[in-house]
Amino acid sequence: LRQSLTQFVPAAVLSFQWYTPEASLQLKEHFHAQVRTACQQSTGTAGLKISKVVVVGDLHVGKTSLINRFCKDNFDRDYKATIGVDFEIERFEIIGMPYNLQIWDTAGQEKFKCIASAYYRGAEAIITVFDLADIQTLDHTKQWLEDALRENEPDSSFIFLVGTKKDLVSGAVCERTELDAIRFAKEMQAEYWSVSAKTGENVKEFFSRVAALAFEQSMIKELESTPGHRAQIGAGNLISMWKDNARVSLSCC
Ligand SMILES: Nc1nc2c(ncn2[C@@H]2O[C@H](COP(=O)(O)OP(=O)(O)OP(=O)(O)O)[C@@H](O)[C@H]2O)c(=O)[nH]1
Ligand SMILES: [Mg+2]
Repeated sequence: LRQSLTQFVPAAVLSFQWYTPEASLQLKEHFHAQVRTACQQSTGTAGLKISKVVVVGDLHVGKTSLINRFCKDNFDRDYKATIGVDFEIERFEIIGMPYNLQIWDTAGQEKFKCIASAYYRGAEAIITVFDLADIQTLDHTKQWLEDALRENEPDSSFIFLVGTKKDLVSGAVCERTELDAIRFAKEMQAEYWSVSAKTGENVKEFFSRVAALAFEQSMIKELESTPGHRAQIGAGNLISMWKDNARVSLSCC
């Protein structure tokens, strides 16, 4: 296993951004008021939050490339199959709070499936990936999701369906495939995105969305488990906090 602590993502996450309203499970634009207030009122540096994300899908669909584009901002044309699993940690700042995503990259090859599936547990987000230029890989996403869900508590993970290699398909083909993909996403209760690891299109935006949703959910869970915190709720101010560059943490929660 390789772990890399990469550079701070410059684009701090201030709000939610979806790919298309038709394919989004939630359309809210800002963090829950309780979360904003909790972030604003926290002080200190302890208690960094980390969420686990697992990426699954057929071999060769571009899982590793997607992660490498995001975490290392590079792209390799040559295919090197992932052996078992691998992971990266990416750091975010979300409404002023430091936040990490631990992104697990799994192998699509059948022979590694039992190794990879041992890492599905405790995923706050499950990303099921298919290749926009190979429609068969979309058909297999339901099975990948089912396998990942089996290892997790019901309703404990955000689910994403991601079409990769957008640069390889023409606009018309992409649109047609996306109609199918959005239908699949609805059935899977997933949010749909399309990306290109080669050009970088939508890659940062997608992972920022994953981070924002996972961050808010983990904050809400934490607030719910500490009822005393509710007494402190007041008016939050998301933007001014960011402008002041206030560094806060979750230590109070
Ligand atoms: N043109 C183009 N090629 C891509 C893109 N993403 C991945 N590829 C290529 O597709 C091939 C497979 O990519 P990987 O990222 O290794 O696929 P994977 O899903 O990790 O495969 P396994 O590890 O075997 O499960 C490589 O040759 C990549 O260069 C993309 O967005 N555009
Ligand atoms: Mg791989």
